[in-house]
Amino acid sequence: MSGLLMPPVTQPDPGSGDLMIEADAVSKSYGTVHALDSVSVSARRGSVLALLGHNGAGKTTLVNVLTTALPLSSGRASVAGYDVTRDPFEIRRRIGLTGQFASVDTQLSGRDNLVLIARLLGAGRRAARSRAEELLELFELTTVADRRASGYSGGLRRRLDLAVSLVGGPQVIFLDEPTTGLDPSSRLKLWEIVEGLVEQGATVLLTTQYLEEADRLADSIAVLSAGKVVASGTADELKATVGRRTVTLTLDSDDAPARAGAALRGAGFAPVGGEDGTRGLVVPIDTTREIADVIRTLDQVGVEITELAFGEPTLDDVYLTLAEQHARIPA
Ligand SMILES: Nc1ncnc2c1ncn2[C@@H]1O[C@H](COP(=O)(O)OP(=O)(O)OP(=O)(O)O)[C@@H](O)[C@H]1O
Repeated sequence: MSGLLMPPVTQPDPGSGDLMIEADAVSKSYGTVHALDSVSVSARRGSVLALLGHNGAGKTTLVNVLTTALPLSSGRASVAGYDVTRDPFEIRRRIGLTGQFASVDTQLSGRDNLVLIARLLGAGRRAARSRAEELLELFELTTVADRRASGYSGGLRRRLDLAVSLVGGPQVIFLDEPTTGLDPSSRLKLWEIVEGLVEQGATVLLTTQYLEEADRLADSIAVLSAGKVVASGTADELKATVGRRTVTLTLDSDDAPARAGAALRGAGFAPVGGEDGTRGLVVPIDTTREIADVIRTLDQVGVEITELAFGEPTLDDVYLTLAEQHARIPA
């Protein structure tokens, strides 16, 4: 992926420091609909910020405000060190945007799409062709480069769309639900491309409905619901706020869960299960060190463990917990 962001059309603004995306108490209303309600998020250079939320949560509205397509109603936001209200043109020169509605002209070939955008950005004929070639190669689109984009699969079209958004060497890349509707292998390919971009120093804001995507790509996650940030942090921090770790045990006889349960309760644990005749028990724990305490406790009462599994909370658990608190987040 070397050279993907080169040659950059723009250099970072010297005053931008390390924060490439910053929204501070941003609100946006459409009449009586509060699409964004005092949203604050930020992303450092070379990091991925994921906005996670269901349909209508406000993700696209925030992307539109940050990419200067929509004016904010109140608050303050900056991208690459420039204020969205005062310096929209400086921001537009420094960003790439891949939306849910692809910006690809499907009547043109992949190559012509790239050349066209490079020419629109001011490149000469030769430079535009060479930039197109570079991107076609890097996105593995060379073999389909001369086919009309209307004949591309969903995965190819997304890749072309992303390639088009990178023609100008943007410092900040906005990806609005980049993998919605893609098959697993196309999704994986796109994730690898995004990781390559970040390695080269790009800052990425990604909106997604997929927890797995946020978990894999994001350095920090903001969960949006009804226009508000209802949780934020790293994937691990979010998981830690809700989920407890668990040890799931399978025991060697039908009466073992009852004996094991009593012993574990005596040792201060709160095991679940075992009452319905199954040989399984789930024991919530706070630290991995407690796994040893669980095993020791069972050993002392002579209960044999046939299987033991350690479980970390997932982002799904985060979502489920938030769903209980905020009815509009789907579980
Ligand atoms: N132009 C508009 N006029 C009025 N209401 C709007 C407009 N655009 C968005 N909204 C409303 O603002 C809220 C946030 O919408 P937004 O598109 O930002 O959500 P989203 O999280 O991106 O969802 P999706 O994944 O469906 O795009 C929704 O209630 C939506 O109906």
